[in-house]
Amino acid sequence: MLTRLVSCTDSRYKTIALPRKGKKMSKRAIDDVEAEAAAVDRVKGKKEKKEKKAGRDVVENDVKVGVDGAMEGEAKEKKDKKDKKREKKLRKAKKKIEEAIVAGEGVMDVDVLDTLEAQPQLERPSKEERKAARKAAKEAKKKARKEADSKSNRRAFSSTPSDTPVPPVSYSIPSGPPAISSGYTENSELTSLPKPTIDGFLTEHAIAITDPHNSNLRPITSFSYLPSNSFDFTGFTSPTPIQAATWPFTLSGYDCIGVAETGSGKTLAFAVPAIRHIIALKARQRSSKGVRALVVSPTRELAMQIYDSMERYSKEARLSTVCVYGGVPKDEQRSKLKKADIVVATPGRLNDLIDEGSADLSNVSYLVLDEADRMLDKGFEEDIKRIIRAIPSPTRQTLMFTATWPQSVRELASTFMTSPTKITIGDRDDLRANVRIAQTVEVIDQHAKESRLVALLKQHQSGSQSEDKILVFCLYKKEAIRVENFLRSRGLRVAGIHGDLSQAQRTHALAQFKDGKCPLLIATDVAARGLDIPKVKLVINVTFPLTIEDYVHRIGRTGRAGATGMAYTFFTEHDKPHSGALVNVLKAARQPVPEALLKFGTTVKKKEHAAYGAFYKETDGRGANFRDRKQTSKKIKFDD
Ligand SMILES: Nc1ncnc2c1ncn2[C@@H]1O[C@H](COP(=O)(O)OP(=O)(O)OP(=O)(O)O)[C@@H](O)[C@H]1O
Repeated sequence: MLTRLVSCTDSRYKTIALPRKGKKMSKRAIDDVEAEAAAVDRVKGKKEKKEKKAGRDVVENDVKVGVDGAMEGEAKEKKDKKDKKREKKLRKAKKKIEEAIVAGEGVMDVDVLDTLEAQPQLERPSKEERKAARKAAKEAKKKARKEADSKSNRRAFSSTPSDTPVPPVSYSIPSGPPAISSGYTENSELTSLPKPTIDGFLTEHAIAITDPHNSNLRPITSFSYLPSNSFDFTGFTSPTPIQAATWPFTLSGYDCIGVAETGSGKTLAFAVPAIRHIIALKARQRSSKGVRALVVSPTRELAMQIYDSMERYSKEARLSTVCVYGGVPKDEQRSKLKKADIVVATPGRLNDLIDEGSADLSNVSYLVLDEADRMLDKGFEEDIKRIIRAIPSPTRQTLMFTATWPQSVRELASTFMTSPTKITIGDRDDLRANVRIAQTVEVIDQHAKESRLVALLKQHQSGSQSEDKILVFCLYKKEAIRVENFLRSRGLRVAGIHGDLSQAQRTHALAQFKDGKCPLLIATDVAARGLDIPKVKLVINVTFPLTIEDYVHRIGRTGRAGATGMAYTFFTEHDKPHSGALVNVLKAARQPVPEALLKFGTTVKKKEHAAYGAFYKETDGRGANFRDRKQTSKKIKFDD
């Protein structure tokens, strides 16, 4: 029996039986085969027409959108038209939501959701996905109402994991266009500034704004341009570039990716709009209870630090904030969660509390992933997906902030966001370290590390410098313990922070270092990201980290908020695979590149996301391209 391949509606091929060579086929059989083939072709024709119309023809898209996203001629014109149309629809939808909220409806109606689903053609979910999303939104709304009704009659969040199913909203379906704006209107003084002044600010700080909404929002270059400025910014003269550039977009309710150097004020960049977001919600909604904003951070210490900043500003606005992190008892966190407006959390503990029913994220409409690239890499990816599944709001505003934004996580990030505005300070598409940090790389023998470390400490922490803070990074916990004990045995005042210590010991060590009671801290990468420790003079990398991004974050513990800093890095034969990337980082920051380092080679291995591989296609946040998915090895996850 031979077969004839006939293209079928689902783009695969269907086989139709044909007789063997030489054997005659009855007229009826031939007619049947032809009829079936014609029917299949007809359906296929219709399908192709439909797909073309919907702009979902993958091949066509590949032609239209080149590898670098460039479009030409007619195709571009068409796309621009489509984009404009979409923008109009999105604006309309947004207005509708705001009207709904003002009217006290709180949760969007399904017909509004329909309008919201006017996604750009390339990202538009399939009919089934839209149906599922509508159903999920309906269910979530129903559930939220039920919960609200019964809340007063029962102990809050006391249910067990089995009776609190995760809301059925898929994280992979974009949650809809701009979320709830906190009513941002540009300050008239800012609007009246001459355009060259604004352009000058953008150029001076190398600010790049990729705005799919073409909203032409001006950076908030002065605190006085913030809408009804109720924050106390004592001690700061003006917003930092990342704050100035992101605020107009985040206050307008857009999803946003903010990439700026270490120590550049990213925390306040997301904290201020978070508070304004909740204030606006409370002003508009009758029922204003429940967690509205969630900030997720990779480490406990960073979560606590973000909490401190958030609390300072949220207190002024009479909002309640809770910090949820592992290594400490849950009771206090559980009870604070009941009345919290803002939650700052590490993923593991937050998921525990979601599972046991103590953390209810059903009202969250403002989500921040701080250190976003870390949160999206393999170690945390699943945790983040679980958290996002617990946030059913179709109007979720999602923000991602980081100093390093490797290609390998951009694809995944786009699946959690809707047409995000991307703002970078400095040319950060390539990895960049803070240029005010003097970096010295010493290629040395593994066995020479300890004596060289002692020599460096003597050089930088003796006499009048004896109280200067030095942060020493090791790669492994055991190594950190060994180095700490070794230095203590040499009579040095030293503290340690790593995952083998209790949370109380970790907190104590960090506090001692911050206060200057103990000027030398030996750490693993638990202290690499985000920690804002005043006046760290020097960072020493005894062992190179696992990734070049971690290197940039580690040295970023010095030279913060406009200050200068210093970093020494020991580089051995074992670290050879990082030489190319390190050379690039040194060159980009105009730092000396030792000959010995160049000898290890200058090629840079393309980084891969453990699930998405290296060959993904970067998108602008309109949807994922999973065609080149590839499995690779797991990355080590540091304890939080
Ligand atoms: N507008 C401002 N003017 C001056 N200093 C500021 C301003 N905003 C924030 N800071 C200070 O800058 C320091 C660094 O801020 P922050 O910790 O938010 O940096 P970051 O960009 O998040 O750093 P990292 O990338 O390491 O996480 C903090 O001490 C903070 O108080």
